[in-house]
Formats: sequence, C-alpha cells, structure tokens
Amino acid sequence: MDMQKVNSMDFGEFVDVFGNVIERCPLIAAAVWSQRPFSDLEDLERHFFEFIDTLPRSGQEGILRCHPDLAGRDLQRGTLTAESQREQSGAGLTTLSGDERRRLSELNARYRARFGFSFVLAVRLSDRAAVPGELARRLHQQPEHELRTALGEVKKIGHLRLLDLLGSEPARLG
Ligand SMILES: NC(=O)NC1=NC(=O)NC1=O
Repeated sequence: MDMQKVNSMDFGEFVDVFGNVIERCPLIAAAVWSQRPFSDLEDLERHFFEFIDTLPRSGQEGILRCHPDLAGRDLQRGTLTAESQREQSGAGLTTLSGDERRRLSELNARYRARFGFSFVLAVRLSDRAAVPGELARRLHQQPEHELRTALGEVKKIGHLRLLDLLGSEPARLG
C-alpha cells in the first residue's frame, strides 16, 4: 500500500486499516486521520506516537491496560485480536506448559498490582524464554521509569504493525 492510497482514505477506511496499530485503541487512528496527508511511513508513525506522548498519564496507562496479557485469558479464550494472536503465537506463547503459564500469570498479577496496568512487551522482538525474566526484571523498576519502558514497547509493536500494513513496496526494478 502506498502513501497516496493512505492519504486518499476516508475516515472509515483509515480506521478499518489502522485502528489496531495500537492494540485496541482505534481512537488514536481516528485522531491521526485528521493529520493527513502523511509524507511516508515515518511521518504517519510520528503522528501515532505524538498522540501517545501528549496524553495525560491516565491516558497512557489506559493504553497499556488495553493490551491483552501475554499468554493470558484472551489467548486461552481465543479472544485476542488478529494481530495479537499472530504475535503471541509467533513467540510460542500458545504452547507454554502449565507451569510456564502459571508462572507468567503470577508475575503478570504482581506486575499489575504494582503498576496498575498490564505488562507489555513487543514479543516479535523477544521470545518465550525471555518473557518471564524480562517481566521479573521490570517488576522492580520505579513506576515512572516503567511507564516509559512499557510505552516504548507499545511503540515497537505499533511500528511492526505499520510495517506489516505499509511494508516496503516491492522494489521497482529498472
Ligand atoms: N501484553 C503484551 O505485551 N501483549 C502483546 N505484546 C505483543 O507483542 N503482542 C501482544 O498482544
């Protein structure tokens, strides 16, 4: 998909395509649409990220709460969004042992109790073996620092999803 196509989308099309770039936060795409035209993927992405950065803390925490837990209830129930399903199964989170799932669930609960939002990690850039360790490490971060770290992961997920959507056009030979 090229930027000319993106810039010609009406509101409904734009939110249909980009509404889940930030997990379960179509509001962000709905807001960013009015910033068109976008010069390229980086420009489009910058608008998504500026929206997140300029939210009050409560809004930023709300974005984190919209993310389904890793190997959590949504995955068990099959209620993940298509993007999350691909990411979580791609990272091997659908084939955890009972013990691994219980450990992750217990760590997630401790993390949520401490910070008031879910643990978010761009699992396409990680793997199932690293998740518990990363969660345990971040569990001890200071809240202000962890909020920034978690939002950084949201942006990594968003960047990869935008690449999936806009990808690099097949090189035009000649
Ligand atoms: N809580 C999460 O980190 N969720 C997710 N990370 C991903 O990369 N995809 C998800 O659904």
